[in-house]
Amino acid sequence: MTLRTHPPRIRHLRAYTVDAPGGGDYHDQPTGHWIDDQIATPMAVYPEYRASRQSFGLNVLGSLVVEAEADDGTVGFAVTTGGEPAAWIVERHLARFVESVPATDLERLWDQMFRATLFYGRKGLVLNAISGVDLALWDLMGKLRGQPVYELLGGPVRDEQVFYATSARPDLAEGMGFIGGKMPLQHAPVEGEAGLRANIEQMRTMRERVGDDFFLAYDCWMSLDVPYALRLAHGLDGLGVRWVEEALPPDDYWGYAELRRGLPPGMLCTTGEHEAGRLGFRMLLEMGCADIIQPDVGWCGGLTELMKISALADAHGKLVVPHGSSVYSYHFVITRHNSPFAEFLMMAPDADAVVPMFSPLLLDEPVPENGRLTLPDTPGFGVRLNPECALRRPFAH
Ligand SMILES: C[C@H](O)[C@H](O)CC(=O)C(=O)O
Ligand SMILES: [Mg+2]
Repeated sequence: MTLRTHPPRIRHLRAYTVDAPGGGDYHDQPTGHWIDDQIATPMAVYPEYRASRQSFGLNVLGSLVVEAEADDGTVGFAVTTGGEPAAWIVERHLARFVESVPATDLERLWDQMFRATLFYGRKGLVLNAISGVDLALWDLMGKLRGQPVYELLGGPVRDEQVFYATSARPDLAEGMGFIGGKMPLQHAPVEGEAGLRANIEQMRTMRERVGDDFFLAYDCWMSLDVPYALRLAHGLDGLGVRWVEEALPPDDYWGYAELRRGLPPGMLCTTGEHEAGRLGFRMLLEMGCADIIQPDVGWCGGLTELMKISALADAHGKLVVPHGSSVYSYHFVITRHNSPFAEFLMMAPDADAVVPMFSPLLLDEPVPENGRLTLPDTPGFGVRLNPECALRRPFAH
C-alpha cells in the first residue's frame, strides 16, 4: 500500500478589499473610460440610468483579494470581483472548511464550500467568493509544487495563445495584432428604431474601418429581448459579425435557444459570463443556447469548476472562450483544445493601448504582445500583489 505524502496544511485564509479603483473590479474606472460610456444594459429602460453603468452601481462591489497561507509560510492569492460582501463570505463562512486542511485538497474543499452555501448561494456573489478561494488555492498549489498552474492543468496544448480584444475601438485593436474585436452595443431596445439603426450603422462603420479579414462581434450585456436581438442580428447580416454575445438575461435559457435557432447562417450565439457552476452551463449546452460558452474563471466557481464546465462543453462539441479574468483565464486556455483563443479586455481609457486588465492591483500580469502571449514558467499564476495598492481586511476572523 502506498501512503499519501502529506502536503502542507492551510494555516490561514484571509479576504481583503481594495479602496483603489480598477483591479479585480475592472468596471470600477474613473469618469471618461470607454467601459462606462453609453452601453446598452438591462437598466436602459430607466432613462436616468441609461448613460452610465456606474449610475446604477456596476462598480459597487469592488475587488476581492483572497490569500491562502500554508503552514510552511507559502502564500497563494487570487483577485476577483466581490468586495466587502464577498470578503465577509470568505472569512465568516468559507474559511472554516479551508483552514487546517491539506493545501492540495481542492476538489473536496470546493465541494464543501458549494454545498455549505447552497441555501443562499448557487450563483452570483457567493460563486465569486468561492472562485476567489479556489483560485488562491490553485496559486498556492503551484507555488508549493514549484510549477505554473497551466502545468498542473495538464500542460499547454499549443506554444502561444492568440487573443481577440473587447474594446470600443476594434479598429485600433486590429493594429495591435488582435485576431478580432468585440464592441459593446450602445443602444437598447427602449431607444426604438433609431437606436436599432444606429447599432447597425456603428457595426457597418467599424467593418469599413477594419476591412474584411478581422472578425467583429457585438456584446449586448444582457440588454435585449428575443425579437429585438433577432432584428439586430438580421440587420447585421452581411457585415461579417462572428457572434452576438449575451443578448438576453442569463436565466433566459429558452430565449437563448430561440435566438440561436433564428440567427443568420454563420453568426454564432455566445453567452455565459454571468452563468455559474456546471449545472448552469449544462442548461446552456443541453438546451442549445450557445455556440461558444464564456465562463468567467473568477465568477463561475474558479478553475476546479471550470475544468468540469469545459469537459461538458467539449462533449457537446462546443468552444469555451472564457470571459475576461486575465491571467486566471490564460493559464486555462493554453491547456485546452476547445479553447482556441482568449479574450483580452482593453482597459486603457480610450482603448488605444494594451494595459494589464487588473491594473494596478497585480505586478507581472502578462499581456499579449502583437496579439499573442507565451506564459512564463513562474510557479502558481506567476503574479504578485502590488504593494502600492493598500488592502483592507474588514472581517478578520
Ligand atoms: C464591454 C462589456 O459591456 C463588458 O463590460 C465586458 C464584457 O461583457 C466582456 O468582456 O465580454
Ligand atoms: Mg460580454
